[in-house]
Amino acid sequence: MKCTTLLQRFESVSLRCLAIGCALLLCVIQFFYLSEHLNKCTQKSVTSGSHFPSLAGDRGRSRTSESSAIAGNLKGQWHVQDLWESYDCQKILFDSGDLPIPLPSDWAYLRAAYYGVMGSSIGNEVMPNGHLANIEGLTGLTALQSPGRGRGLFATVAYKKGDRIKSLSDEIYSGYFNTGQQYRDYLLALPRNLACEVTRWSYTLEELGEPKYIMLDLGFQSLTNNSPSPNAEHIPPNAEGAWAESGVALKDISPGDEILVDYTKYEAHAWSSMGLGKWKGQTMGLERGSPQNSNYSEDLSEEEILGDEWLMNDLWELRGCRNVIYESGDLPIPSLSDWMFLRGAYAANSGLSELNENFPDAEGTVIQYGGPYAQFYNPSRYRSFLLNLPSSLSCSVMIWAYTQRDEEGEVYVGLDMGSTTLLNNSDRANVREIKDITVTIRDIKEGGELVVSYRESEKERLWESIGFGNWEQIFKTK
Ligand SMILES: C[S@@+](CC[C@H](N)C(=O)[O-])C[C@H]1O[C@@H](n2cnc3c(N)ncnc32)[C@H](O)[C@@H]1O
Repeated sequence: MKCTTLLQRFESVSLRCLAIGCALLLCVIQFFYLSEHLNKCTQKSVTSGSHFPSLAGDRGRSRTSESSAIAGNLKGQWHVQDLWESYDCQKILFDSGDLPIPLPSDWAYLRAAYYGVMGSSIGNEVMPNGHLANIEGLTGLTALQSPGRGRGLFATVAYKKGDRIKSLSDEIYSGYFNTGQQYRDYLLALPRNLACEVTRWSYTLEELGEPKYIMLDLGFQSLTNNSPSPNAEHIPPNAEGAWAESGVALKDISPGDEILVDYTKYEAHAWSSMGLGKWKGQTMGLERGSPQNSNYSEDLSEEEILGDEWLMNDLWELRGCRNVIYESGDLPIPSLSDWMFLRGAYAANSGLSELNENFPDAEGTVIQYGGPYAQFYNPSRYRSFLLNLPSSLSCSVMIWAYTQRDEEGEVYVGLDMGSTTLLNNSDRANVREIKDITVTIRDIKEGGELVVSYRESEKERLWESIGFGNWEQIFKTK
């Protein structure tokens, strides 16, 4: 071969090698870049959503390795109580604060696991008259925390006595188990927290053409709470197709009311005869003083639950105020009738026929007559005032009220029962409140927000000294 040809070949081979080298390098860089991002994506899909595992995150595994390990202790014909103890369900369900509201995807997970365990055999897959309707979510209802009862279902529209509550009937996905063993298999197929939830969402029936079943609503309907004086009826299916009658309002129900049914109407207490031991399913913990249910709110009044010396935070928790004040979007601006309501309640509470209307002299421009203010020198009076207010108003009052000393140094709880109570706090206050009038201490432009210094109006945080606990600190950090 000629030298020139050799040189040409050499040049073209080196060029090709260089190109291949670059391509390889690019491949390696892209490989690392993509795998890094893929990793982030998979982490996201496992952890997003609620505390239940997402179906995508757990695909291919019937339960988490943690619950598999613990489930290893459950051998043979174990009882529901055995699972409850080895999974530490008491702690998961009752001792760890509010449980999250399950997402539609959580119910989908439960349904998928149900199909997985029960297969598609007729009778287990769909309800007799096809009520495994393909509808996600709820209509006319919503799921919220229900203080003292866990999560519950609440009406978002009004129902008249006798109306059908669509989401309690048509939109139900129900699973049922003919034998105790099927139920055991299902529980073992679930992650630990979900298995615990299912043990208290399930109930037994003696209907459906067969003597005994374990039922589980695989949807939001499982969140319906119990009451001996229910406002709705949730008749489970029977052989005659009682679905049509289920989900009926027994009383007029207003938006915001919790939907409550009487569990005892359908629970057949057949757990033991199905080989699952003594168990109560949904009716668990509904007795007074039961360890699962120290807050049982059925026949205990709020006064009984709280006792006499309750702290501000106790009522805040009991009435679900965190949700009312901080988690339900903008609160409405109170109207004059709301202030009049408060004033009426205060007058009734203090036995006053007339409220204080004395306006002290003040420097500055009087820009607002805040209207009467309340003073509670007696802590029990303030407690009974709050207890007698409607739930959401009491939550607002709790964050509006302040503690102060009068001229004689005596501590009282103060409450402005007019729009000045909406004044926000600032270190650069432009108004000051003197008794029930508000005066300017700086020029305020049109449209400017009036702000006051709370430090000045509440010089000392006195809640603790009058037996209400470290209240300021608590609600502000919530
Ligand atoms: C079918 S579940 C209802 C949904 C449940 N609240 C939740 O958060 O999962 C049944 C359980 O709810 C609770 N429950 C139902 N009604 C109640 C009530 N009136 N007072 C207190 N707890 C109640 C009990 O713990 C019961 O075992």
